[in-house]
Amino acid sequence: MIQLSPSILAADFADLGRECRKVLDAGADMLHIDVMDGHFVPNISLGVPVLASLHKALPDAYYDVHLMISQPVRYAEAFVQAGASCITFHVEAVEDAAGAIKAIHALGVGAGVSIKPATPVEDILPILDQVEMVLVMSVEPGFGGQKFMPAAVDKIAALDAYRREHGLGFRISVDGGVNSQTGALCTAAGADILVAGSQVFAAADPAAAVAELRAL
Ligand SMILES: O=C(CO)[C@@H](O)[C@H](O)COP(=O)(O)O
Ligand SMILES: [Fe+2]
Repeated sequence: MIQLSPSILAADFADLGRECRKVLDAGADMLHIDVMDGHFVPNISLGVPVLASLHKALPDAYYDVHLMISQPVRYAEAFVQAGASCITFHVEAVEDAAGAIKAIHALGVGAGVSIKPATPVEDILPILDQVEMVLVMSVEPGFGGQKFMPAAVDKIAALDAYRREHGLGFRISVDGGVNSQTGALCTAAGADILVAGSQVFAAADPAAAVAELRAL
């Protein structure tokens, strides 16, 4: 079953709780929390206090935290304490990916690994038996509202083939420029989770956008 994880980066931060409740009521499966540090990516978004407030307002939601930061292991615990349900780090940000996964698991949450558009799937093959999720970036991380890069579809297909061949259970998520057209390409290639920011929160009718993407 395809799941939808709306990225709150495109939400109105002055009205965050209400906007998130609206997309969850409309059927969104989780909330995607984009954390940027102005170092790993050239932008700053939000941090621990925002997640903590959101978790307080919506304690039953599943929080899919995407860390686009240079020291993910250092900050993982604070995000888990604030309510993160799973933590995804970038393989490009760490020297010891297996160690990062272990550290995240020790906090009692699922671990995801993300790859930027220039990072080949081959770079993460040795750790795929240790993660719950792979997040394929279909835009350069750092900003919402960018155009989908079709090369992500081949990566999704390669990851799907690999997990079938090796009997692995990690889920494949795709993030960046996802709309009903690009999302359909991704689900056909094997994606299980669609992350969508502007397509959901900038839509005239976010509930309708959620329904359209989930129907894929
Ligand atoms: O991680 C990121 C960007 O770095 C994403 O989660 C974006 O926030 C998705 O936004 P859209 O491309 O769907 O507008
Ligand atoms: Fe993201």
